[in-house]
Amino acid sequence: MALSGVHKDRGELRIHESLDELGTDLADYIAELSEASVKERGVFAIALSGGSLIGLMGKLCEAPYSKTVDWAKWYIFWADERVVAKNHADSNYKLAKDGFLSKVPIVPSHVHSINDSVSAEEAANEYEFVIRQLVKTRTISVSDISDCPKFDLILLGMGPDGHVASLFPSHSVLDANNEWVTFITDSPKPPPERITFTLPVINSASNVAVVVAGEGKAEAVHMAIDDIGPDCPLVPARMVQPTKGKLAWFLDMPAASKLNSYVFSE
Ligand SMILES: O=C(O)[C@H](O)[C@@H](O)[C@H](O)[C@H](O)COP(=O)(O)O
Repeated sequence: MALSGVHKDRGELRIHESLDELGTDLADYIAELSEASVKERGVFAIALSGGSLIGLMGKLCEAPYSKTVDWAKWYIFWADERVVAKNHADSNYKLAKDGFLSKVPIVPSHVHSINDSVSAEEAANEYEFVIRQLVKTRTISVSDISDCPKFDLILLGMGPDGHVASLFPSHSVLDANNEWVTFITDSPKPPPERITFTLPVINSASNVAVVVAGEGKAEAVHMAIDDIGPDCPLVPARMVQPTKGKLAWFLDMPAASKLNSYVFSE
């Protein structure tokens, strides 16, 4: 790893020389959290996002992880999903299925994708209902300080505008505090209709990892991590602040290139 350390208030930074190295570190990290969670709770509830994240998780499908991870204990969710048919090229479910889920022995009934045959609003409501049932049975843990679900791990990508999941800058979706899952119909990144975990759910997770690669995201990484002062706009990625859980950033060198150099100092 090129650099790693704990930022004073933005979590752990893991900066990598190459995407290959980032992929190995990410696979190690996920495998370790899976092992710890299965040991502690008997299950591992993980939420995925779309985009380049899924490709970067590819090493999990290879040895040693393919053999050592306790896949039967995994429960899969989506931190956000595009409201399109499951076989549509834009579907985050399809992306994860083709690139990851079909390559490891995850139990099909443990894969909780959205209902793709209803409106965005109904899909969000139904998805929240599914999550509520699984919180009742503690397949998904519950926050100690609110009634929010406490996912063992939420994996996020980040856009060049600093969005995470389908929480976009200056969008009213950032204020959705009463729901666990909400919807938007005007996403600036196509397709327009999406469902998304709200900030309270993301910030209730035991672990949140934001996985970001490429120079085009360097400015957003700077805005999300560095001390930028009160006058700068608050990008959604900066609002990812797990209340009790841990935050980790997986970056490549180009994505980290605009971070202040004192980022690791005490
Ligand atoms: O469905 C989506 O669009 C996402 O979940 C979104 O939040 C994504 O993770 C980022 O836009 C980063 O995507 P890239 O890594 O492909 O740039």
